[in-house]
Amino acid sequence: MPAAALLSVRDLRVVIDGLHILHGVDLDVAPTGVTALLGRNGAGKTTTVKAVMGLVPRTGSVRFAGTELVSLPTHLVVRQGIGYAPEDRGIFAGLTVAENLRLAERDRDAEPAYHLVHELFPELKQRAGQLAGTLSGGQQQMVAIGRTLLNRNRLIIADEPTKGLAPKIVAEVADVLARAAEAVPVLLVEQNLALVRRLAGTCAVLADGRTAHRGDTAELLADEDAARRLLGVGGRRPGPPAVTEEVNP
Ligand SMILES: Nc1ncnc2c1ncn2[C@@H]1O[C@H](COP(=O)(O)OP(=O)(O)OP(=O)(O)O)[C@@H](O)[C@H]1O
Repeated sequence: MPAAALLSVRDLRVVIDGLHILHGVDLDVAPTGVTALLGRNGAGKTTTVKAVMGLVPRTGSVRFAGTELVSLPTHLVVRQGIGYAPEDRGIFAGLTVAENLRLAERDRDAEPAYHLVHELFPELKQRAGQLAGTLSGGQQQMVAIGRTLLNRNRLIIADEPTKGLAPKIVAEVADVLARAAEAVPVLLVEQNLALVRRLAGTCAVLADGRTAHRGDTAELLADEDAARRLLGVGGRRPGPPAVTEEVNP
């Protein structure tokens, strides 16, 4: 039997300006490793993670480690121990790397885990004094993920961390996510299926604001019909990953 989910989302609904954007999302995030949230462009992935974080009005149930979050404001969701690396990375371009990290320090009663951040991302130590706006996309992503590791988070949510990055950098970010997931479970929104295949044991697939599929990632990606129907791509048998393989819009 699979271990109890760390985060359990049920019948999550979001209405913005009268528009029904989510109509019933169900999602379980495993207590270890990486869980992927998949779907074509516009399926509702970013809205789902924003709803979990309390950044958009939502109804339904969002249970995290036994606590119901659905009526909590964002700062209290964050205090439950959820670190969020948003799609736009949320970096302060005019501040240095060190200042960006310092701003993320949250816990008053625990030392920020700079040793972990610097062990995973030695570059952030070397570039501590560099303005974040002058970092490469991959380095900015390291700052975004590094910030989530600084506090004693129990879950990291990363929204399309490899978007817009060159294949070599995608591979680096994938390594970083794999290492981060050894310390803290990760909910990963991602379009790069090679990366998803490598990292995520389980997944949920959204379509038109609803959950269309939940289950084992390798099984889904090996099932050509299901992968085509849900993600718009041909499934592939296990083999060397094609780094550029992406979900079709
Ligand atoms: N604030 C908003 N106002 C109106 N429509 C919105 C708003 N936010 C999202 N939407 C719409 O809701 C749908 C889901 O958007 P969302 O960003 O969650 O999709 P996504 O799966 O993350 O897409 P992508 O892979 O392209 O990032 C889209 O059609 C989007 O245009």
